[in-house]
Amino acid sequence: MSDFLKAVNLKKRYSSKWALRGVDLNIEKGRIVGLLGHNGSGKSTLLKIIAGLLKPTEGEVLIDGKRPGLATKGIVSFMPEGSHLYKWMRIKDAISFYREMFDDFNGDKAEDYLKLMALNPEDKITSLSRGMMERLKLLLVLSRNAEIYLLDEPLSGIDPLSRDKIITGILEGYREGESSIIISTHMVSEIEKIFDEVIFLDHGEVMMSGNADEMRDQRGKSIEDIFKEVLQ
Ligand SMILES: Nc1ncnc2c1ncn2[C@@H]1O[C@H](COP(=O)(O)OP(=O)(O)OP(=O)(O)O)[C@@H](O)[C@H]1O
Repeated sequence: MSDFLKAVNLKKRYSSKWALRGVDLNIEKGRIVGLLGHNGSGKSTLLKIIAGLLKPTEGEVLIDGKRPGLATKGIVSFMPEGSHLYKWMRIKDAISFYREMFDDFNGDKAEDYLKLMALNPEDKITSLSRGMMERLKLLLVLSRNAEIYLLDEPLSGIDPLSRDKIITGILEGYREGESSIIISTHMVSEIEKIFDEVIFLDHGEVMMSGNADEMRDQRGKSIEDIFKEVLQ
């Protein structure tokens, strides 16, 4: 299968600081990829470049042969870290907002996610707990029929109940063979079972990458233990 997402010698500098120092990536369609690294390793920067929100300083990203930007807006669905929703909204307003914004937004999928994520459309955004907020963000992003989903730290600060709902939600939203998902996290043990591939990022460089099952077999360890070993 050919690479759907490709990054070649990707570098990003913020004033004098290099956040990415030459990242190469090859991701096929239909894979769930764990982008693993400690705080500040460059995960968000990499996802924002793929989403077309940041320009690389050097190198390039190609998604289905296209550079990130307007041409890929309908292919890429990005869930940023933190909140990006207006405070005046109720959950139903956020859903309408996404429906207006994205042609590929699937209202039926959003209805299913409301139930799965145990969210009430009448609830105000400002009344949501952190876990509920993350579940709403996931609902919005996964309700699009995109070809690549970028989830930045979806498990950060989430209690075990919400965590399970989020992992189930990711698996439900994943269209096998048709879409890819990249999930950045440093909470590896909770989610490693769903990864097909993993990429270990450290100080803006890929320290190791490959098929998750092969890595476990070769090293006789969980991805979490390999993470601890590789990214001391
Ligand atoms: N807008 C910015 N201006 C200056 N430096 C930045 C900016 N954004 C990120 N950085 C720096 O770039 C490096 C990579 O940051 P990035 O947010 O990509 O890492 P991360 O792995 O996503 O971290 P976290 O897990 O904490 O979200 C860090 O050293 C960070 O301080």
